[in-house]
Amino acid sequence: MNHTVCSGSSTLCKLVSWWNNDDSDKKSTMLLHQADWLLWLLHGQLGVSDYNNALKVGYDPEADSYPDWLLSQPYAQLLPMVKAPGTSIGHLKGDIRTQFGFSEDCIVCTGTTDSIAAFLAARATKPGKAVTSLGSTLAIKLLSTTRIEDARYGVYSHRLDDKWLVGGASNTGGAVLKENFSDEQLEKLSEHINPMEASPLDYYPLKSVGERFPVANPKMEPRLHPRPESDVEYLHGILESIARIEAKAYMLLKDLGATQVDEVFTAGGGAKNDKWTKIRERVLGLPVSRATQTEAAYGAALLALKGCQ
Ligand SMILES: Nc1ncnc2c1ncn2[C@@H]1O[C@H](COP(=O)(O)OP(=O)(O)O)[C@@H](O)[C@H]1O
Ligand SMILES: O=C(CO)[C@H](O)[C@H](O)COP(=O)(O)O
Repeated sequence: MNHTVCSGSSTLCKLVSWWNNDDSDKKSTMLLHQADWLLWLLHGQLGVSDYNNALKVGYDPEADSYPDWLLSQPYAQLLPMVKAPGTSIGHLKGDIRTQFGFSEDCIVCTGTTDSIAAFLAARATKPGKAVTSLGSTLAIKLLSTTRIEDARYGVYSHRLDDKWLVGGASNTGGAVLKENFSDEQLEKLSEHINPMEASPLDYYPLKSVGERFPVANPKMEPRLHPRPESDVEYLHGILESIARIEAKAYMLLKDLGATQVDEVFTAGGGAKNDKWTKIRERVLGLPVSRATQTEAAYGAALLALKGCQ
């Protein structure tokens, strides 16, 4: 099987593992993604999700239903009802409304995943536009007219209305930087990097063993040696190596048949590093810029606005 749920980190794998290993009474349980749980606290209706969060439990966003093979499983009764992202669920619970001073007509809408929210925040609407989220991990979302799924490389497609957000999430990213440098050091050291010069250091920066995308290999070892004496050179090597992984990821999406990327916007904590942006521009061979809004929360708010209209 070459299905997105085959990844060891998928919601379905976690659900099956819990179903098989947990002895608690399962009659009164319900599967909630983190976002579903948070929204439940606000609207009080159990078991409502959206088709972006539900993708990795096996929901088919194209057919807009759970596939039969999933519905025939013993744990199928735990699966949440699925709506389109940005759909009104109901009114805000009275106690929350009073506590935080919201108006009586305040409604709660279904959400989406963090990196899709970051894509929405960038307001990129044309196929070929992409958003790389450089947070603790590196997540890529490319707007494509074709849907691509390939679990061998950790590639999957989220539905965005009538198009697809093709991509995946690599375990490389800011968490590795954070292990080695403080935010202040990142800023200071980056000032001394010449982004036009390619670093000869060839790393695979991971916080621990295992990679998901652009290759799915739970046994991949981090590679962060040799460490040069100069911290500037070391940081340059890490930033350049992460950029190479990003370039490999976009190349892979092209090879698998996604709409060709023509511009990359950046969200997340790494978006503020202009030197890194320039390194990435050189390595990717594409225009790369900071998204106007780099916070995923802004995209989530846009979705809620859509749900209110
Ligand atoms: N100047 C910088 N250059 C590169 N990365 C940075 C810089 N400042 C912060 N970061 C990285 O940004 C990450 C935090 O970004 P954020 O989007 O808040 O992550 P997340 O929400 O995924 O945890 C940290 O891991 C940190 O290493
Ligand atoms: O690494 C992540 C969180 O730790 C990514 O943000 C996440 O895996 C991406 O998921 P999706 O593509 O479903 O939005």
